[in-house]
Amino acid sequence: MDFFFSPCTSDSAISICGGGGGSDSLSSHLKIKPKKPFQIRQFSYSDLLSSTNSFSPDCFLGKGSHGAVYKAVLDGGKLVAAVKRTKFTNPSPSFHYNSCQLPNHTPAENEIEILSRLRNPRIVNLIGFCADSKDEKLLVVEFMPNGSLYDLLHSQSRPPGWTRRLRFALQVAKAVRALHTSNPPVIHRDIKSSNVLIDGNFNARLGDFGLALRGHVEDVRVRCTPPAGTLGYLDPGYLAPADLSVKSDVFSFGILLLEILSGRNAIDVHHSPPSVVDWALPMINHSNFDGLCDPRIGSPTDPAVTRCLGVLAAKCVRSPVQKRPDMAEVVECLKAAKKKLHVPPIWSNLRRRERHVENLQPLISNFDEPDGCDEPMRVCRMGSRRNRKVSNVSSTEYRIKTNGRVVRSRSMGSVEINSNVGGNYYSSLSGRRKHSGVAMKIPTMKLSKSRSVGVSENPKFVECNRRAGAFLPEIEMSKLMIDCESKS
Ligand SMILES: Nc1ncnc2c1ncn2[C@@H]1O[C@H](COP(=O)(O)OP(=O)(O)OP(=O)(O)O)[C@@H](O)[C@H]1O
Repeated sequence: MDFFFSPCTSDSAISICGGGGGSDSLSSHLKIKPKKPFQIRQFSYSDLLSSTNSFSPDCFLGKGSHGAVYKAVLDGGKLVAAVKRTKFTNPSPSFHYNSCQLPNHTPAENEIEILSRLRNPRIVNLIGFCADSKDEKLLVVEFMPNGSLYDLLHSQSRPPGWTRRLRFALQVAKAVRALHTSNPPVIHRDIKSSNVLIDGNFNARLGDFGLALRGHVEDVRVRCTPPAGTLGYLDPGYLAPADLSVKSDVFSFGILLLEILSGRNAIDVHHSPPSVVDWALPMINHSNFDGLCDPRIGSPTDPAVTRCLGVLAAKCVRSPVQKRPDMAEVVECLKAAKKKLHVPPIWSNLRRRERHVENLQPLISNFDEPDGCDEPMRVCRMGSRRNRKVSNVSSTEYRIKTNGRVVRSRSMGSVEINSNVGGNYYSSLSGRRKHSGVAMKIPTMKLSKSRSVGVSENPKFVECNRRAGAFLPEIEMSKLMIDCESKS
């Protein structure tokens, strides 16, 4: 297939052509010189075999929905990289066509195509690929030695503190902003904590571009690609190709933000309600921002920080797509919250006593309803989160159902919803993690790889609700604003 590469002077390297304005936009954000080509290397299969010790278990890093990842030591020890290995199961992997008769790339091919046009310090960049492998696709990407954000947030030992959590959130937001502002935009479609990897300097990088789409929403490829994503993070309004926009990523980012705030899985059947959105929105509506915070680390000193993050997350997951903030606004909001985190406690205590949080206004005003809350925000503490039992709040209509059955696995699965001839949708979840346990059988869905819990809905039911306009999580933003005013 055409990877949009053109030959370069070196045998082992290829330069990148195309890229269009995309690299320009990225450059403007990153203040790097525009149009400087970067090189993607071609590795021989034998090189990758020897660098991974023949893909030995010692080099195994993890398994995703589309294959396994191995650590590789290349160039005589000078380059440590990660090799993503995807086996072809389809006899003609490069050329199965979707309804629009476009080549339907495998995730690995798609990742090469997207990443070969991007270079960004906030993403897991492509180093090269293997051109001479027969029945598998091998990608070589930057090695991230500190695991994933999922591992950090959900491991039993030493969960990250607020400074680190906010920094990760901001770094991911910047990565997504860079994707969305490139020309044509890139929509990641699979933003989740397991796709955020931590580099050697403990910076968060967005990885796994297997489902990403590059193009404007009206472009044929975008218009014809069936919905895909990961249950729990997937925008419930994204049910047909035409529903896709950058705001689907904003939704997923909102879920990620709730996960960062609370330390809860996007979906966790050990909690009631299982969905982090269903759990968090009632608390946000009642201004119980302390209740959102991960009990293992408690709340930040300044309650304005939690309030800002909670409101931001709620706005990201709003059902009217156009009312969700764009990623540039998200970045600004997170930057402001991060600054507040570092206000010396004495000032934040004074401020708390004053109870007026005038500086919070710019954080929130960008996302206010049109009739907005122009009054200074007031913050009230809702008591210790540790004493606060999370009750079985009744969830919004957004709750994902499976005709009464909740299905789960230990990890989160990616879902791809493909259109069939009749215009209905069926879904397939594919892949399985290293430690994942429970195989799931859902009507019209098949699950493989997963990271936490998959809860899905019968597509007919979704479609029915969609028509009725009743399936989306509509945060009672007006109530939130009333709360702000009434606590003055
Ligand atoms: N560049 C990398 N450096 C180090 N480890 C990596 C790298 N990429 C992936 N991994 C490890 O391999 C695991 C599998 O990654 P992969 O991207 O294939 O799947 P995933 O993101 O976990 O799931 P999915 O494919 O459903 O998105 C990751 O969880 C991570 O632990």
